[in-house]
Amino acid sequence: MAFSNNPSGNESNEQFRFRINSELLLDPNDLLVGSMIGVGDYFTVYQGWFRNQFPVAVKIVQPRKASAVSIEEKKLFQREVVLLSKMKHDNIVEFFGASIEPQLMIVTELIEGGTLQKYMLNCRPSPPDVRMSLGFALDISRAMEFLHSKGIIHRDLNPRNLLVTGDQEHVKLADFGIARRETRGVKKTFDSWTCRWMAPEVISNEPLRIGEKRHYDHKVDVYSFAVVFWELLSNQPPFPKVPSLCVSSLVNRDERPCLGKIPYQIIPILESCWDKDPDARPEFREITDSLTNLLSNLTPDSVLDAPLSNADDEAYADADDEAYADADDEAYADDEVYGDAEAYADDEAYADDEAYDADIEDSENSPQHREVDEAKEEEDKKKKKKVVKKMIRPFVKMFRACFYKP
Ligand SMILES: Nc1ncnc2c1ncn2[C@@H]1O[C@H](COP(=O)(O)OP(=O)(O)OP(=O)(O)O)[C@@H](O)[C@H]1O
Ligand SMILES: [Mg+2]
Repeated sequence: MAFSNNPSGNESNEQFRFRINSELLLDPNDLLVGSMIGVGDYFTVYQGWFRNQFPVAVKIVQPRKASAVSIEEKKLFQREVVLLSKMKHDNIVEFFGASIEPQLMIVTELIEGGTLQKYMLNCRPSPPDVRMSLGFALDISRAMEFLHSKGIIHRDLNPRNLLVTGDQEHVKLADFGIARRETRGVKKTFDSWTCRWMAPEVISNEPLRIGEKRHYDHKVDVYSFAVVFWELLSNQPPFPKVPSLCVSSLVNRDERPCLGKIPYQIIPILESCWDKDPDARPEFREITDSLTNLLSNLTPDSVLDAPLSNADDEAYADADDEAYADADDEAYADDEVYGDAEAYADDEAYADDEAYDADIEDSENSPQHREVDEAKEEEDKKKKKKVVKKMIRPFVKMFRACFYKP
C-alpha cells in the first residue's frame, strides 16, 4: 500500500511536538502494508509484514478531517504508543514499534482470530463452551491485573477491544486509546453503545456543578469485566431491550443483566464485580484467583449448574426473538465488524425475506397452490410478521428512546 497524505506534516504539527522515545520508533521502510482488517474510531488497521519476516498489525491514525491529524488525535496516538510499549504481558497485544512519518502508525503483533465480539456473534445463539468462557475471562482478568499493577485504568473494556488468538484458545487486550494513568479519573466522551459496559459511576446522569468533574477509579474496569464475563456465559448483548440512552438510569437503579442462565458457582463473582459500590468490587488479583480455582475444579465431565427458572427462560426467549435482533443492529452499528455484524443480524432477516419471496413464488407457480397446509400457512405468517417487524423496528426504537422509563 502506498502511504497517502502526510497527516503528521501539517500546520498543527507546529503546535504539537511528539515526545516518543526514539527507541520506540521503527523504520517504515521495514514495513509492508497489506489488506485492511479493521476500522476503529481513530485507527484503520491493516495486516502487514515486518522485514518480510513476520506478520504484524499496522494501525494507522485515521484523521477525522481527511487533510489533517488534529492535535487531539496526535495526543491519543502518543498516549497509546507510550502505554502499549510498557505493557508486556501474554494477554496484551505485543507492541513492536511506532512511526510518526510518513504517517502515524502503531505496529503490533497480528492477532488472527478477530474481535471477541465477532467470535461471539459466530457462536450464536449458543454461548461458547463454559470452560472456554472461563478461560477467556481468566485471560482478561490477568491482563487487567497487570494493567492495574502499573496504575493504568483501561476504561474501555468491551468485546470490541479484546482479540481472539488464531488458535481460538486465548484472548488478548488491545486498544489503549482511552486508557489513562489512575488519578481518580474523570469522565471521557464515549459512544452510546459502549455505555452498556460502563460502570454506573462513569455514566451517571447526576448533574455536576460547573467545573466539577466526575470521579472514579480502577474499579470501573472490574464492572466492565463483569459485563463481558456475563456476555461470555450467556452470549447475549447486555440489556438487549433497553435503548442505549436509557442504560445509564437503569444501571444507576441497580439493574444488571439477567442471571437466569448463569451457573450458580459464577453468580457471586458477577454480583460482586458489578456491585454499585466500587469499593465493594474485588481487585483483579482476587478475580484471577477465583477463576483459576473454578477452572481447576472443573473436570472434563463436570457441568456448572445453571439455575432453572421458567421466567428467565421466557425472558430469554423473548429477547432472542425480537429485541435481541434490535440490539444487534444497534449494538454493532459503527463498529469495525459492522459489515459482519450487520450481515449477521440481517442474514437471518434477509434469508427469511428471500425464503418468503421464494415461498410465494413457488406456491403461485405450483398447481397445488390452493392446497397449502396449515403448518405452511403458519410458517408464512411468521415470516410475514418478521418482515413487518423489521420494517417497523426503526420506529419502535425511536419510540423506546423517547418514552422509555426504567
Ligand atoms: N493486533 C491486531 N490484530 C488483529 N486485528 C486488530 C489488531 N488491532 C486491531 N485490530 C482490528 O482493528 C479494529 C480497530 O482497532 P482498535 O480498536 O485498536 O482501533 P480504535 O480506533 O481504537 O477502535 P475503537 O475506538 O472503535 O475501539 C479492532 O477492533 C480489530 O478488529
Ligand atoms: Mg478499539
